[in-house]
Amino acid sequence: MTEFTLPDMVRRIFEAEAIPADAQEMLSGPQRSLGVAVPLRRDDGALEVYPGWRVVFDTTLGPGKGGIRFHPGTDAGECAQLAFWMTIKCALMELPFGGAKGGIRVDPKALSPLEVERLARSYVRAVADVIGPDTDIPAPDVNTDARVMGWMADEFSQITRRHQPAAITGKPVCLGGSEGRTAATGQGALIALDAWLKRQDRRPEDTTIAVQGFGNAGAHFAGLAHDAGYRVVAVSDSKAAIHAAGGLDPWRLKTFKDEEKALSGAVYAGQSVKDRNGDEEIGQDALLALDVDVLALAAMQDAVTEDNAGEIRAGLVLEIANGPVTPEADRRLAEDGKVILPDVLANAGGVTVSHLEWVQSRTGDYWDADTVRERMTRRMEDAARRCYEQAEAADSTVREAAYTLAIRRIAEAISSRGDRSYFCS
Ligand SMILES: NC(=O)C1=CN([C@@H]2O[C@H](COP(=O)(O)OP(=O)(O)OC[C@H]3O[C@@H](n4cnc5c(N)ncnc54)[C@H](O)[C@@H]3O)[C@@H](O)[C@H]2O)C=CC1
Ligand SMILES: O=C(O)CCC(=O)C(=O)O
Repeated sequence: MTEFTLPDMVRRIFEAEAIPADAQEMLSGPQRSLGVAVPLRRDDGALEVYPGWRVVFDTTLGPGKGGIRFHPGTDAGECAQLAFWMTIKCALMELPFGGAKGGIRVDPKALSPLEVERLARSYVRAVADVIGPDTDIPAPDVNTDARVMGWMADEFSQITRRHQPAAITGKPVCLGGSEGRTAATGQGALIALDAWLKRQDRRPEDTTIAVQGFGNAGAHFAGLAHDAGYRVVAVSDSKAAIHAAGGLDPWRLKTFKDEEKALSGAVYAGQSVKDRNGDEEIGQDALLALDVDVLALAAMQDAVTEDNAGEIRAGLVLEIANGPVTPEADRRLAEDGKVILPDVLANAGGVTVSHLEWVQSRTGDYWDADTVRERMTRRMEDAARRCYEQAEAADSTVREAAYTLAIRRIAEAISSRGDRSYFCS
């Protein structure tokens, strides 16, 4: 099992910022880690029980907030790590939320759609006592989407015998979800990238991008980047990578992937040789080493490690996934002069629109797509500016800058709460 350990960088920030001992102690580990057994009745009648977790790292700034993933590699330590990153992300974005994350160790691709629905409902029954609009608010993450959130929100309403749309975000719009949540993570990443490049006087038209991970976050990022004039030259999923030096059409590939559930084969699907625009399948590791301006990592954690950091040729790494660069690789990339736009900023568009959804669900006042996009863009641009200015002022990496801003905010709130020798939720 992966154990949660506070990153060395955070300890350095504690020291440099003279963070009070109380705050250091409160942030040293998760506030609550709930392990649950999640029973599933399979279609053939057999009963299987999967391990699941919901971890709340810190609730100083508000209720826990963070996604739920269904993945064979998930465990308590991973959920704690992800909940810590959510704590930093929500503080950096100045949202009224703490950080949480949950998951089930399962391969959902081996389940039928009805089994996935029963599993999602079973998970909610297992964690129902600890989630809610004012305590801990789940959302989508790897292998979960609006449809899964709809089932979860329905199950929670049935258990509590109340309509409680604010208990879960990322729901379908018809169930009180927000316009724009599905594309929000990719869109937010593009805003963070645009803001960085503008400061360097660089233009989208002169910028090439490779995207590892063509799921919800990565595919929307690739499509929106393409629309904004960037040249997206490669994308990959867990089975295949596709490359075209002249530029891909990410929306075409997304349509293919939505229909076929895989990228593999997209190069040849219904296209004449002439229309293929040079598209070719390449090895997934080769994508990471492409000579591009921006490498966007939108799959899983630990994609770039000490072992392959030396092969990265992109000058800028955009962390759309959570934790895709290990701390050792982070150091190596910085030594090589690469810039990393860190996950806690680059993928914060998702939780930012989740916050807007929570506000809408609580008030019953629903906004159109333009209103949501404007509010999210303003918050993302503001956070990006604060991070980039702090990095410049302190001559630090953008990650250190983001963590510094977040930790200052949480520490101030911990102090302001006064003597608190207990955790409230
Ligand atoms: N969905 C959301 O709103 C948010 C997601 N994230 C993070 O973004 C990352 C991706 O999440 P989603 O897009 O939601 O998940 P998803 O399940 O929709 O997509 C993940 C994609 O990564 C691909 N993948 C897995 N291993 C790979 C590998 N070794 N090489 C290339 N591709 C690989 C999968 O095939 C899939 O296409 C995760 O780290 C997640 O925590 C972060 C913030 C919000
Ligand atoms: O939308 C949310 O509440 C959280 C999304 C998430 O899990 C993340 O940002 O990693």
